Amino acid sequence: MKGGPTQAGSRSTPDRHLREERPSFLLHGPSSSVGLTGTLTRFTDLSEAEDAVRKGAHGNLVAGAVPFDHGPGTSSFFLGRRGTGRPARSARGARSGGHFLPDVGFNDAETANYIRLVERVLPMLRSPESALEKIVVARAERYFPTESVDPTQLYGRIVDMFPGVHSYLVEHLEKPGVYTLGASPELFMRKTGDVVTMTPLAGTIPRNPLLPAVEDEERARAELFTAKYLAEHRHLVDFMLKGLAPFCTGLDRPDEPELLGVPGVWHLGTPIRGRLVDSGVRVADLVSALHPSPAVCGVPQAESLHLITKNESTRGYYGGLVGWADAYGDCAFYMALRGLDFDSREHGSLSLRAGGGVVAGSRLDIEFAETTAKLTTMRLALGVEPSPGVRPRA
Ligand SMILES: C=C(O[C@H]1C=CC=C(C(=O)O)[C@@H]1O)C(=O)O
Repeated sequence: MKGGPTQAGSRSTPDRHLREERPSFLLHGPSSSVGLTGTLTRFTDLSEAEDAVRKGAHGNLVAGAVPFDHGPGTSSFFLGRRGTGRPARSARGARSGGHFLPDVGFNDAETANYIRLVERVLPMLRSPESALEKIVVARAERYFPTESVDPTQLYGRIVDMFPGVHSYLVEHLEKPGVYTLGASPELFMRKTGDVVTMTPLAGTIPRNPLLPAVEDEERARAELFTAKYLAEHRHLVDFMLKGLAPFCTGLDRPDEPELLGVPGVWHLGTPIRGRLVDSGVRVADLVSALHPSPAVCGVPQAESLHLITKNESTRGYYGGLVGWADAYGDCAFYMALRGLDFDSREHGSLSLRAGGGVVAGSRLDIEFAETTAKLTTMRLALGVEPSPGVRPRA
């Protein structure tokens, strides 16, 4: 489906009644809780959705997702009236813990591909002849449940299990019946009036649940505030500051990143605050300037994007953005990470995906363990344990 709005109510498929009861967008966390009510109008471009909400036509909020590799007509946005993103009572039956999926098939055919790509980029990152400085390589694993999955219930479970981050659910416009869900640790951008804030994250180590919390935090601090992780983080902060500069009169950030604990992992994060030259700047223009950032792509952007799109299976909304924009030009977008794609058309298959920034000082086995720790967020949400498959040697 390319361009142009359509009314959600005009869709006619055999399970139309059932699907219309399912929300198309939900976001819930400590600083945003957003859902949509009323008849929804759909847009496959953020800029068209933004124009419509600013004109006040049919609603006061657009919410949806921009994919990792965002060309024209590739986004999924819905215009409606602002509601809450808190899961409905009926979706809170499947509480945290235990097995959400009682029986599940597993496939990690992409692991070998991930290993090949990391092994291919490491010499490039270390060579003075190559311009490549950082690239985020990702891998997917798929689960095939034997019982039907209700995405709204799964969302309710994610919200319950990860209250400290922003849980999300977005229906894909180009593939009705497919949803992206997850628990995002990363604020891509919030705009309130003439102030823009963000906390880009890069540099990760898995938490060690066997250590007392204080000791684990000390260990994380000692490991992450070292040359390799600081370099990986600096690439991202430099990119964001450069991208924001033309839009801002002033930019503030601390000299050093902060240590942030999120489900399963520790990250380096830098809070950035900018004062906008023009508070009416289009959200779509900010997104075009800043996405895909080196949190999900790499440095240089074009070369990394090329390597990723040629060598990985299509990322879709993984590594994209989920969020909302309103009639006043305010917005909040989170990175679509620690998530999965649920495809109700393919007997309810679930594809989890996670990646990590690879730089000259990276090691394959450590990168692999980082992606495993990131995948664990959604494995826990599903209550699944993958069977051992291809693994890199240390
Ligand atoms: C690409 C992912 O995480 C990004 C966000 C935080 C830290 C990252 C890192 O240390 O590599 C990644 O840039 C992912 O979760 O799949």
